[in-house]
Amino acid sequence: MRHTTFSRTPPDSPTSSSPRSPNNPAVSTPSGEAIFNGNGSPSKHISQLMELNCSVGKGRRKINNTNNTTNTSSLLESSASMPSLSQNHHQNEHSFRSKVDERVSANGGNREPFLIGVAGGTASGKSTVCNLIMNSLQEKRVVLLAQDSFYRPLTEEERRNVKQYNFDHPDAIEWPLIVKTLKDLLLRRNVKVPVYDFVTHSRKEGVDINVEPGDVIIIEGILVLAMEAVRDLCHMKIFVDTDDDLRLARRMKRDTLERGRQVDGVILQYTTFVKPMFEAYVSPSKRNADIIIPWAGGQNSVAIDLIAKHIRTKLGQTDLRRIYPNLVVLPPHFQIRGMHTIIRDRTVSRSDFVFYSDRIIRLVVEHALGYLPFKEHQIETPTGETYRGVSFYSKICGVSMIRSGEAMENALRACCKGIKIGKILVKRRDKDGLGSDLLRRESPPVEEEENIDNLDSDEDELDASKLPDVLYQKLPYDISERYVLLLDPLLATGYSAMAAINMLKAEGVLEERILFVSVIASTQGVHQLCTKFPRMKIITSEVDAGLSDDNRVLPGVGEFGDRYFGTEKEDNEFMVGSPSKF
Ligand SMILES: Nc1ncnc2c1ncn2[C@@H]1O[C@H](COP(=O)(O)OP(=O)(O)O)[C@@H](O)[C@H]1O
Ligand SMILES: Nc1ccn([C@@H]2O[C@H](COP(=O)(O)O)[C@@H](O)[C@H]2O)c(=O)n1
Repeated sequence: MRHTTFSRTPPDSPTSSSPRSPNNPAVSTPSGEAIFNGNGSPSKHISQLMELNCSVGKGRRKINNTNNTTNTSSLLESSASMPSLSQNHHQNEHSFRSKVDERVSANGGNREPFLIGVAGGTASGKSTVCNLIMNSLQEKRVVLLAQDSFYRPLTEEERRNVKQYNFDHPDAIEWPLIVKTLKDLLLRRNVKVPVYDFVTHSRKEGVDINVEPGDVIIIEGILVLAMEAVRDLCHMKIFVDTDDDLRLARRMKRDTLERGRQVDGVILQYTTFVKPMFEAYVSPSKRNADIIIPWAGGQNSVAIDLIAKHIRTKLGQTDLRRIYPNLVVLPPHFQIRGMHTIIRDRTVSRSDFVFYSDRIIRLVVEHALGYLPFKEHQIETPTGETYRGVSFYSKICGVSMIRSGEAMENALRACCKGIKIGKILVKRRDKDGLGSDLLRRESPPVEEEENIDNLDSDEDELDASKLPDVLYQKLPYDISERYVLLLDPLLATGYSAMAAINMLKAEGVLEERILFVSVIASTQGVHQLCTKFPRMKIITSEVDAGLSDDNRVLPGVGEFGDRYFGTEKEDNEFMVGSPSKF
């Protein structure tokens, strides 16, 4: 596809009134044909935009590196030859983020759009990847921008010597305009995007495209991860990685078939500019990516699926946190996602399960400790100087929910030397009131995370007598004076946790002094606890969409305690292989 700026609106969203606003729910193929995602008529706007952006002139091929040498140092940061953007960049970035926060709260919590930067060499498959991501996010409004739309118009002289023009050098692009456009979209403002004419090497006058903001914004282009100013705005950075020979072959095919270019010209441009610039700028920017997608053979649908899920989770979790200020979810980095991928895998060995669970637990426990009150505490350093620091303000203790909560005790001990840890055993009941390994209780159906606004707490008002019984407790004698980290790796229905919290409160612990710490929390459990105990905090590493009929967290991790302590049954459906090996 030749670069196109367009957006896709979910079927129920209002469409733009602008004749140029491409808001039809259409997507485009890599070859630039508009295709349609099942709900009817072809998108005229998309086709129109394709036409505007796809026309590439014939004469512009051979160019050498006599131009494009100014100003780059102020724009780039990627290798030794690329100093950082500017002294003020980080300050500007900070004040921009504050503006976004203000804007988000002024919008009644309407979250900041999710910005993805997609880089990779020429013809690596960036546009193809972007289209696949757009396709996977059918229900979201997605805006796709291309770096190519922001090519700087050539001067008369540059136009006369166009064969010597280096289109792969950063100076060929008007980066300040890209940054402004992205910032405006992040602030949910409409933007105008230039239409680049590949024939005249200039912008088409008076035909800028009006683009409305979206839930997800994608910017793709060879240099987007090489540019610090763009990169720093991105919530997710993707590098499409394709073998050089394959890229040359794809570019050759594309440029000769779609851009009317000659084979010799393509090769000359490639060897003179494209390849050296790739090595200088594009390839080094790979190290800035959160995710690298190998794009040589086939369409790597696993990667696309992972990315789409991650975006959905990110947007969904933001929603939950917006509703419940007492919910804290660890920042959804790929590192956390990667560790969850391991522990949630039913085939993982027990040693890996324990290793990666321990790492996640350590992270959530550390994070939870950050929510304890601190008081000012000055000390003297070995240099004789004063360090104005802090120390814990109040006594703390842990309480683990027997038995899986015990898997979290080591991490707490590792963080807080000598910490007292109490225990609570809650008897789980099945839905008929009979004893069972699992708490089973009818619960309202759980919607997708995006629809959690629909959950109505009154509908599910819980009768305290239905809570499971606390069978055993052993708590520090002075627990009422302490902050309590209540440890349970899985929050499912929330009823066991509620029984434990009620018990702690009955022992005199103030609700605002309880921090419920888990590895995974279900939306349902979050809803229950956050509603019933609004002054308590929940700290978790991921929120899962729901519960099965028998109240297992979905997609979940199975029976955490059994997997951690190696006590799963032979035929346990959540574990295959031979755990006894470990
Ligand atoms: N996985 C793939 N297998 C084969 N051809 C592909 C694949 N991905 C992309 N292409 C083709 O390679 C060319 C370049 O892809 P495109 O997505 O436009 O790359 P970019 O946006 O990085 O320049 C297009 O002709 C496209 O059809
Ligand atoms: N007038 C132009 C502008 C750009 N190019 C080439 O496009 C490449 C970037 O686009 P991809 O889709 O391939 O990433 C870049 O390598 C430029 O050489 C051009 O040929 N003419």
